[in-house]
Amino acid sequence: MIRYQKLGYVALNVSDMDKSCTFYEKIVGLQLVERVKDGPAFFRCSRDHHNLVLYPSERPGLKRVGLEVENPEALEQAFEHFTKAGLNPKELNKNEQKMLAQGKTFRFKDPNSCITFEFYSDITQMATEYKHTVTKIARLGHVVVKVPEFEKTIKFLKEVMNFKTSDYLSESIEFLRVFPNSYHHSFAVARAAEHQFHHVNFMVTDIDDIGIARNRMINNGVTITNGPGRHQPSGSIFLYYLDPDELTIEYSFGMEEFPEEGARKAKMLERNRLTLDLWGGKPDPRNCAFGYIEGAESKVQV
Ligand SMILES: CC(C)c1ccc(C(=O)O)c(O)c1O
Ligand SMILES: [Fe+2]
Repeated sequence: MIRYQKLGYVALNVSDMDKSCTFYEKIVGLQLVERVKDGPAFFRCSRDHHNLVLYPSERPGLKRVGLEVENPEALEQAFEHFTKAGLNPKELNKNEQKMLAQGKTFRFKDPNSCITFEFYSDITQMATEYKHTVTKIARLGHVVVKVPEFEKTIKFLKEVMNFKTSDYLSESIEFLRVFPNSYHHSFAVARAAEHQFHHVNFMVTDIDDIGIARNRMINNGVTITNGPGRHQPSGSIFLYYLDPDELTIEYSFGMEEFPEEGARKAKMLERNRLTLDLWGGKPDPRNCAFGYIEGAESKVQV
């Protein structure tokens, strides 16, 4: 089965590249690596060439999800596996592979979540360490989507993609890790009437990063939509806020980790507001409420 290194990057569509590039650099605290004229902008929070990529688009939301597998052999095996599963994975052309700087890369679209998943094993390692500025981002944490076909999506992610469930709220939210990566979840799925982006998360180094971020958001007129609070599932302390397109970004501090072997079984958690926030906060209605999934257009979201 496929062995993942980690959730590698998230690509977002944004409506105003200048505004969003400034926001993700100066407010979120990512490091700009490169901005292609009339094309994408690459940001990092690690030694990787990119962990977030912004693309210009009139439909803001999730463009695709990049998954790093353990090594080139795992990449070959994954390609064969997805071909056999009838997903028709396509290797990128040389120009796009060069621009992405992550070596051999292929993609396919998951017919359930409508997400384009991309696979690679050799992303360029930058000469210098990620330079943190306003926030000590530790890593790209997770991405969450809403789907109408919840059970089918979870079955696909587990049986075809080899994600493992860490915890779930019956028939409504499932938290999945990209096995054997140890973090409680790199991906989560919520049931909804339509396909929609939910949020992207960056894990931070200190509790102070959460408190300082709260004040930075207030001082810069950025809308905080939830938090600070504490999630019961992963145990993390969180803060959610909106980017210029009202896409939701989360910072979180702390997360349970799972061993590759002998991991505890997944817990079915109570469907209760306190499960999502042990501190009892009330999210703003705009929290995790907006964002198209590219490729879901034909199904919903007109
Ligand atoms: C409310 C959302 C889906 C949520 C719930 C729990 C966690 C966690 O335990 O870390 C999250 O990160 C979430 O985004
Ligand atoms: Fe989250």
